[in-house]
Amino acid sequence: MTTSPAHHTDATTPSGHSSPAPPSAPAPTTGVGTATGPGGASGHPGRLPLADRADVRAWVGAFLRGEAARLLLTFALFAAALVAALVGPRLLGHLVESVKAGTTTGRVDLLALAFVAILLCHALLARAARTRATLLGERVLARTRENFVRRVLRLPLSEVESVGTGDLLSRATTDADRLNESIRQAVPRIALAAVTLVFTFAAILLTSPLLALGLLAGVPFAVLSTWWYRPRATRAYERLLGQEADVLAVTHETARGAATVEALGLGPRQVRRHGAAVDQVVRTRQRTTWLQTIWFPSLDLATMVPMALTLLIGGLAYQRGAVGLGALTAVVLYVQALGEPLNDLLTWTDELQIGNAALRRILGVNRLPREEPRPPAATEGHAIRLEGVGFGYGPGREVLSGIDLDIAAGERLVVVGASGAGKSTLGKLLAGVHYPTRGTVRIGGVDIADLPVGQLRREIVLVTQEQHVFTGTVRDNLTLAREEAPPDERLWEALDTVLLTDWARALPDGLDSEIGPGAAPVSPSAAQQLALARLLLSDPHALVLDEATALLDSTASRRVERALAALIEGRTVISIVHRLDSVRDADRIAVMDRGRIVELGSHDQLLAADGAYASLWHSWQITRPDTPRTRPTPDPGPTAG
Ligand SMILES: Nc1ncnc2c1ncn2[C@@H]1O[C@H](COP(=O)(O)OP(=O)(O)OP(=O)(O)O)[C@@H](O)[C@H]1O
Repeated sequence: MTTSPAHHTDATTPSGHSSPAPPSAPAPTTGVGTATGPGGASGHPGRLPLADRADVRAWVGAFLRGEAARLLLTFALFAAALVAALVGPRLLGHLVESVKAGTTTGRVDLLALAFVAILLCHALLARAARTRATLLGERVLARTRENFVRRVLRLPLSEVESVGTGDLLSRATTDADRLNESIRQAVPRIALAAVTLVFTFAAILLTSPLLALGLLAGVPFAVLSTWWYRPRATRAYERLLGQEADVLAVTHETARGAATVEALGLGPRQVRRHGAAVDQVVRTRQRTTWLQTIWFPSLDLATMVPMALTLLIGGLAYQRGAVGLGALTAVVLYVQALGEPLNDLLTWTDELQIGNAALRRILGVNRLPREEPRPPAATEGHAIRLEGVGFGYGPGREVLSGIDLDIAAGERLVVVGASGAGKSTLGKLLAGVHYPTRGTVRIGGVDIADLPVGQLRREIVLVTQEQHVFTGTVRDNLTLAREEAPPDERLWEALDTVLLTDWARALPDGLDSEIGPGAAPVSPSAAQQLALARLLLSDPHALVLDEATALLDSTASRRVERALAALIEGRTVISIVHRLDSVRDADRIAVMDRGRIVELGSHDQLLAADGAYASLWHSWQITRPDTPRTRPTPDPGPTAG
């Protein structure tokens, strides 16, 4: 995979400080959606990188620095709640001592009242502390999510294509949820449990240093088992999250490419792939459960043994008069109180490990190159020139080689060739989705790798058969590609050109009607037409049409083709086609075979040459449908479907 020289990696922190680069749009292919077809890039699933420990440490450091005041306040509230909780047993101890010594009922009442007041105090402080911790967690998480989305939007499209969307999706959804769980729940619970344990131990130490000794017996069990468990669990959890991403990737790919899956009968294959991905998850889950079956009992021993020892020592010491009944009562209550925080510590430390693995995945996108803003370049005209272009999706195998091609401004070029010949790849190189591994693609004399994204998008846009309706109003959907919103008349004009006026007028609020997922549904052809209207408004000089109507039924595709015919007026058009029924209208036809352009010329010239094109043409004459479609002229546009 290649990336532009203007790409580099950055770091994002939970405080929202990322490297100072203005957000730039992704690669210029969004005219009618991205170029990843069903089973395309995701058919070669890759994984995004993981952040390393240093990245996670930097993130945690930035979190601690950025939220120091809020953190301190939260911990102070937790500590105050704890002190209140620890005073309770001491008061009960006093009560027992006083009753034994024969105190007045007034004093017993007073102590009981103080006990209730302390309990109330504890409840209020604990509630305030938890609320603070939750708010803090939500703040950090919201910023981390925002940074993630901002960062992903600045990935070169070729990167997104090469990993597929499953891995990205799972990082943005399931991994973010896991991190959320960790920050909101695990961090405060662990902090609370750890502080409770320290305070309780200190209280036991203050009450009776002798009885505190017994508790130390648990330390070796806890340290040894955790030392064994941690690295194994970390690895297993990282594997688990990656495998869960694979499951999501297959699900996503199947849902996105549902039409292709159905058309080609790929259902059983997708079910098998999904099953295999789920099996991996199950196996890793079994592994993590097995690790827990060793760790948890060891930790139970680490808590039970010292508790039993303390009670034993306590009983003996009381018999010998080394501790009083009050101190023994308090210590028994303290030891009992150790159970819950210890349990919390175990469970939530494990949850924190999952959060850590999720964080490494979320921060991993920072390791990828990003689109850097480039200075505007002075182009001369809009001619396109490919010189010695070669390209491979991975090392070792070139899918395009030795391509030299000049496309004049305003020319209509049709690209034909067998499946896998490299037509779509050529289209992506022309539109700057990928950069050539060898040679150059120039527009107006400037290498497209040197053109800023905005400028490149005004020069050339790739139009594929996929389209996307963004959740929002019709106006939002039309003006996405524009920095300044054009006046309403321009929007209506564009809708008129793509034959969508009636559709838009039928919506309840015209241009302000909400459409897209969850709002008014948009048919595939209307979505395509809407995308074409967006393109009209962004007004690029050249269009690469890659089978733009292939997935639509014939009535819908005719409407889209008419809209396309209006769109291509006055622009340079490179059409990638399978059906040859309108190729003769093109200025020139390029025939591709195994990554090369083997013939180039007008329909008549190529027929006269009697080569690859002539035989394609003759076989098309035999196999084409009896009733060729009516189409507006001139329209060398996508004719498939
Ligand atoms: N994302 C990708 N990763 C790896 N290889 C790819 C990718 N996309 C395409 N290829 C390979 O590159 C070669 C050219 O594919 P391309 O899609 O450009 O051909 P095409 O002529 O457009 O085919 P079709 O008419 O079937 O769409 C094929 O061998 C294909 O398997």
